[in-house]
Amino acid sequence: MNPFRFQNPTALYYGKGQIEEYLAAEVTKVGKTVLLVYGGGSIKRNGLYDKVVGILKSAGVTIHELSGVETNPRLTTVHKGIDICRKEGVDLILAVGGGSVIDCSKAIAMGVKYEGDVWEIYARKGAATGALPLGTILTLAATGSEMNSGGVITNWETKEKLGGGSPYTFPAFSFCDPENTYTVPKDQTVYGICDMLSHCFEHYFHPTEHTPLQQHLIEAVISTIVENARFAVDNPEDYNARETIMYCSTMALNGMINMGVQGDWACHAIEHEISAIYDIPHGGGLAIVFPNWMDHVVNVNPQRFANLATRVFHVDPTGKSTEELAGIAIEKVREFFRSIGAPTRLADYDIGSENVERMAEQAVRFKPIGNFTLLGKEDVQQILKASL
Ligand SMILES: NC(=O)c1ccc[n+]([C@@H]2O[C@H](COP(=O)([O-])OP(=O)(O)OC[C@H]3O[C@@H](n4cnc5c(N)ncnc54)[C@H](O)[C@@H]3O)[C@@H](O)[C@H]2O)c1
Repeated sequence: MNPFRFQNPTALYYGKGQIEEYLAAEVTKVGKTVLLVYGGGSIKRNGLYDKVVGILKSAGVTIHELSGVETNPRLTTVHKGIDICRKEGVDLILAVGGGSVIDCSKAIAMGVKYEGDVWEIYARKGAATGALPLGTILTLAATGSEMNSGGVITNWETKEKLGGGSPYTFPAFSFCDPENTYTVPKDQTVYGICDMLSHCFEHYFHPTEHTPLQQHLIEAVISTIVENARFAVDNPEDYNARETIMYCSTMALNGMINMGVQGDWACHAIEHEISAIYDIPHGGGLAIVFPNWMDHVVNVNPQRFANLATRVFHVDPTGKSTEELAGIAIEKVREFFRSIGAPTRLADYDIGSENVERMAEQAVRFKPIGNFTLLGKEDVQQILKASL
């Protein structure tokens, strides 16, 4: 494995009753002026907004609000949040929502402390110089943003969707109560599952040797997602399924299962180009791209795919070559995405070939992408064409 240093400072509160018991103390430890960030209002409909505001007010906290954060959060909304924080002297940002709300809040937190435009950090033209403290209340299991330092912002003017982050943007605390995900609609539940599974795949496919524990840990998360996903999709109020899926999403991207390996991340780079133009759900795009990426790179290390077939999908290897098992693994992945109702083709979003070249060019504009194997523009084009 590669040498590594692991540090994750986020205090994680999981399960029922934690918000009621510990939120006020976590917030007031930092300060008394809060920017409450949320999305389109689902937290008002399901009662979470009233609960959180009630707790904060009882603790004497002054609340400012930034609502309407978009899915695929936009730079313009980040700018609004930065302005409020500076004007009102905000001590802490409290993000209540899914990955979009949390990512937007991370960008605001960095932007408040940055002298230039925060976009420079995402465009690799500047580095974060600090961040306001950030806490989260997660309402959708998907991104792992509640326990990592990354975030993805869309600049709608330039049609760029870029990931960025810094050691400053780990949430100080995150509350994950599975009951807060009961109202997540079926399609968003599916997209979230696709996203967390994709994070596992990104970690799983890497060129580093001698990483048996990492491989088994990642396989454990993949297996758990595959075994439990349909229960959360079919019955939104199945507490055990929601809890398991939520825990999988956190573990898939909090750095714990991939220490000492550098994952691939080409599919994420490709998907960002698709949603930068078409604004499709991130998880939906990943479900479409991943199996086609797998077809494209399988020969780099067929054994890795064969392991997926036997260890995760329990395929009997008797009489089958490594290459056959690898092919079966990819079909099993396709089958799984199909079984939970995920999209399978870009045509499902009415996306044709019109921007394939542009997306491929953009995906590799900084450098070739991937780490399992490197992809250039031509490779990305082939994967996108196979995804149409
Ligand atoms: N920071 C990271 O590590 C990371 C990783 C992967 C993806 N991302 C980014 O995160 C964003 C996607 O985040 P997401 O998948 O969590 O979805 P999201 O935050 O965009 O939410 C999707 C939809 O679900 C709704 N919703 C959320 N919680 C709800 C609830 N409890 N009840 C009803 N509706 C609810 C939202 O209002 C929204 O309409 C994308 O921009 C993606 O690129 C970030």
